[in-house]
Amino acid sequence: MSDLLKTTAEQRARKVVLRLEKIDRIFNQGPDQLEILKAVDLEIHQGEIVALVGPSGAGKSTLLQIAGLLEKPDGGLVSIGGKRSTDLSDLARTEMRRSHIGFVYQYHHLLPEFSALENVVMPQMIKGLKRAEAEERGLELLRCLGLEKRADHRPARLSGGEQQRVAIARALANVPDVLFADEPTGNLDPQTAETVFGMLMTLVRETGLASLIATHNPELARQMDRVVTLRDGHLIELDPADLP
Ligand SMILES: Nc1ncnc2c1ncn2[C@@H]1O[C@H](COP(=O)(O)OP(=O)(O)OP(=O)(O)O)[C@@H](O)[C@H]1O
Repeated sequence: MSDLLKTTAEQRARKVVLRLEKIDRIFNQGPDQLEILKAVDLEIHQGEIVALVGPSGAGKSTLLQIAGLLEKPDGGLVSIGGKRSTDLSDLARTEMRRSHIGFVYQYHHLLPEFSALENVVMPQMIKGLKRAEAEERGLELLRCLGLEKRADHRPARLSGGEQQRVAIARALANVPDVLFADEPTGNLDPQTAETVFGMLMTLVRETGLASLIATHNPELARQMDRVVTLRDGHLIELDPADLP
């Protein structure tokens, strides 16, 4: 079998982790109705990292919030691991978000009164894991992100890049199936952004996560497996060679 056919067969064999079907989102802005997402379809397979690019206001954050079950669409379906989240009660959606989804934002949103390690272990303890087990995994994640010596530091004593690395560790603490990131390095200087992004990519690849990562940076988008963009509310697949 040719390499191309083999690759296609392998991709088919990998399961679809995230499926968006005909997602619509409309905002009311004064007398106007803003159709931000129009029948958006997207599938992301296990181990696939997809870049979401597009101009400011195109709807990237809106799409991430809907895919990450933080907001409900006006129409369409979100499925994660084959489960239709739109059929779930609010409680079940929260549970699904906690157990299957990791989210990294542009700002770290760490709790200031807790150490780096405590911030990372908290989601696991909420899920019912014993402290010792949660800390073992938390420390391992911090080690992978080069933060083993910062585990006891509070966020205020960490640099911007370190704070964002803690936020990445926190997002991965519950062993999610899918990771969403909204401009995860957008708040960092270019060099720090490159380092932090490199670490994020390594961890995501090693753990075989499906990921959807919004970025304005074409250099970062090119490092992902596929690139999609939003134009007039429609999701379009882009050839990475067409990125500026
Ligand atoms: N809750 C809301 N109510 C009304 N309009 C909204 C709401 N949330 C977002 N919008 C509008 O929807 C559009 C898309 O916003 P969104 O934040 O998804 O874009 P974006 O592509 O992520 O932009 P950026 O790259 O600047 O973060 C914008 O015009 C925004 O003003």
